[in-house]
Amino acid sequence: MTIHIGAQPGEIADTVLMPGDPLRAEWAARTFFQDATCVNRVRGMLGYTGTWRGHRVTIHGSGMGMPSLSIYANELIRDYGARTLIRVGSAGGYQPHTRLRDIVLAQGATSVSTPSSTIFREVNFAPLADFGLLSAAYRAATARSARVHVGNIHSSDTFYTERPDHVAELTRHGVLAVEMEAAELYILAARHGVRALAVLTVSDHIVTHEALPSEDREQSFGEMIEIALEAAFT
Ligand SMILES: O=P(O)(O)O[C@H]1O[C@H](CO)[C@@H](O)[C@H]1O
Ligand SMILES: O=c1cc[nH]c(=O)[nH]1
Repeated sequence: MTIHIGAQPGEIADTVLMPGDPLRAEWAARTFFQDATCVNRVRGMLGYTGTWRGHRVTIHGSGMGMPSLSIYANELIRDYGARTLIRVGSAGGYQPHTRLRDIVLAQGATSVSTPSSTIFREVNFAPLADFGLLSAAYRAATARSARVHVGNIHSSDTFYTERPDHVAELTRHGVLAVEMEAAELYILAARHGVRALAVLTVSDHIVTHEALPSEDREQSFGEMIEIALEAAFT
């Protein structure tokens, strides 16, 4: 057990899917895993371990924002030995072609800051996805004819931005969508020599203001979960 995760040693699988929403973790475990067992309830941050097509896998909430994800990812990697971490999250589309329910595979994650900014000082580290996971996820997405985009995303510290100029510049430079965790996940993966990827579903659009309701964000992004599972075990 750690401060934030109540799982016993051995109860977390090598591969961990990480949605921001703990209730998405519960729904996905019940929907896609065989023999799903709840392994964490501390602070309501649900984690489940089960099997998918015979592979042992955990899904564990990260909470919203990089500081929260950093706590869980650090403990999952350092204390429980997780080796593959795949964020399965919602994102706001930036580009005209990133439409609601499209899949975005985050090849890189741009940010203004991350919890690791203080250690990098003047260095602008480029947080990147694991190429093997990224290419496997792309194959899985195209095999099921998903509308999929691969590229740069924005990992933001704010959901309600007061800096529309950031959105404008990032959009102008081809950034696909905004979310709040991937950059720090990729940095932690690099630091600890493990694999990471963010598989996202567009839940709203920053320019058009179209948006899916919270129930859909919790319980309807199954395509993203299956792509993540197929990528992890290919
Ligand atoms: O749907 P999740 O995975 O929580 O991801 C996105 O949704 C939350 C904001 O609503 C942030 O965590 C953002 O990254
Ligand atoms: O961070 C996020 C996630 C989903 N949608 C947004 O607009 N922002």
